[in-house]
Amino acid sequence: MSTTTPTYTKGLEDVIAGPSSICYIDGDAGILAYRGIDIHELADNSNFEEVCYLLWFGKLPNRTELQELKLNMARERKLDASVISILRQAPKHALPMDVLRTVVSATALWDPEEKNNDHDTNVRKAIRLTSQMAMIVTAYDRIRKGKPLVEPDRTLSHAANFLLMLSGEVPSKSAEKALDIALILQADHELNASTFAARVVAATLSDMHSAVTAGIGALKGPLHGGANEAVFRILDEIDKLGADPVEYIKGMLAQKKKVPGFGHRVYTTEDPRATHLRQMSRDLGYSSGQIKWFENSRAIEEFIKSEKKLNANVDFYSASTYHMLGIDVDLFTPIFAVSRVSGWSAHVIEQLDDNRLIRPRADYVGPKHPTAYTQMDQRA
Ligand SMILES: CC(=O)SCCNC(=O)CCNC(=O)[C@H](O)C(C)(C)COP(=O)(O)OP(=O)(O)OC[C@H]1O[C@@H](n2cnc3c(N)ncnc32)[C@H](O)[C@@H]1OP(=O)(O)O
Ligand SMILES: O=C([O-])CC(=O)C(=O)O
Repeated sequence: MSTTTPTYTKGLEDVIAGPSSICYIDGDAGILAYRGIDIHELADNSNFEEVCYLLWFGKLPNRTELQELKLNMARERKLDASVISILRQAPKHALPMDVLRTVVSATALWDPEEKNNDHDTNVRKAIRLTSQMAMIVTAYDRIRKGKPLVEPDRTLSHAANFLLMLSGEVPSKSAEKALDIALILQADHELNASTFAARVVAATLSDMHSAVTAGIGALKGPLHGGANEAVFRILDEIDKLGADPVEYIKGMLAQKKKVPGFGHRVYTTEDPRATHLRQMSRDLGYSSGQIKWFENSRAIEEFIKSEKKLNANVDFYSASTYHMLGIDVDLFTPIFAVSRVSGWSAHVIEQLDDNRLIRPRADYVGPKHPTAYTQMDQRA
């Protein structure tokens, strides 16, 4: 046991919880890099499958390695009939994020390597889960809408196949590109709450599915990935009411409400992912004839920046971007998970490569010890 003086920071702010070589963030300079490669370079040049390789194997793949990973990911575009049957039994009003959490957990029961937890098996599980989570989200959306399931197309990219399985139509190149970039941007972010949750689970020598299930549960919350849905619900209400976006947000602040999509524990300057998503929202706004979503978002961003000195985070412009791609609002956070599973699984693998149980201490503030046990008939 450590003999150093215990310190406590609420929310573990700025606490270093362990080494990691996956993701670099300089929150004051607005820098994010996966395995040392700047997110702007990845967004401009890479694709989601290549980023998966980078996260899981620690380097950019050569042509053959990338081709092999793409083939392996495409081959894993399949769900056991029992998993489909669970999806069909879910209530049609269930939140897709809850269905995803439940079904990812269930998927472990039919995983051919369920009981193995070694490095190579976990890489295969990372590939399998990344492919399957895209299928679970799209299949549940079709089922709840009473539509037939769409067969995966194993020749398409991860992003294009996702959009195909959701809508039944092969997407345009621009829609595929937009989703692909969004998936790259959301893939990893160091020890964010969901990744930390996943690592805590992995560190008990539990399994990949349990860790990813924990990650999904943590991502769901509106202080984390759930914020992208909350952002769009506000944009939508402003639109339906015909309200002035700045006046609406002033009203929220007057009620001491936090505005979803703003603020960040690590970035004190612009979130570099928001730079790309802002541009994508603007571009999609013009190309789809729905520029109002971008314009209202921009007005809110400028107001919050001047009034509260807060920057938009990754969730703010992903809301309008996903809406203009024709995606339902309650799929926004599941899509974040479809991307983030790549990062969660990379962190699980890294954790297990040099594992130690994660078990912090609490700063005890309860009744002093010893406090006498009061018999029932003597209690107030
Ligand atoms: C993928 C992601 O997870 S990105 C984050 C997604 N979450 C959101 O967008 C939800 C809205 N944002 C927030 O709640 C926060 O900024 C968080 C959760 C992201 C970061 O939280 P923390 O680092 O704990 O910051 P904390 O909540 O203590 O905020 C610090 C101060 O800024 C204010 N603040 C922070 N974010 C916001 C916001 N979005 N709207 C209004 N005020 C805010 C707080 O009220 C607080 O003010 P105070 O010191 O006067 O009380
Ligand atoms: O890092 C965080 O705390 C939240 C975040 O932006 C992410 O998970 O992408």
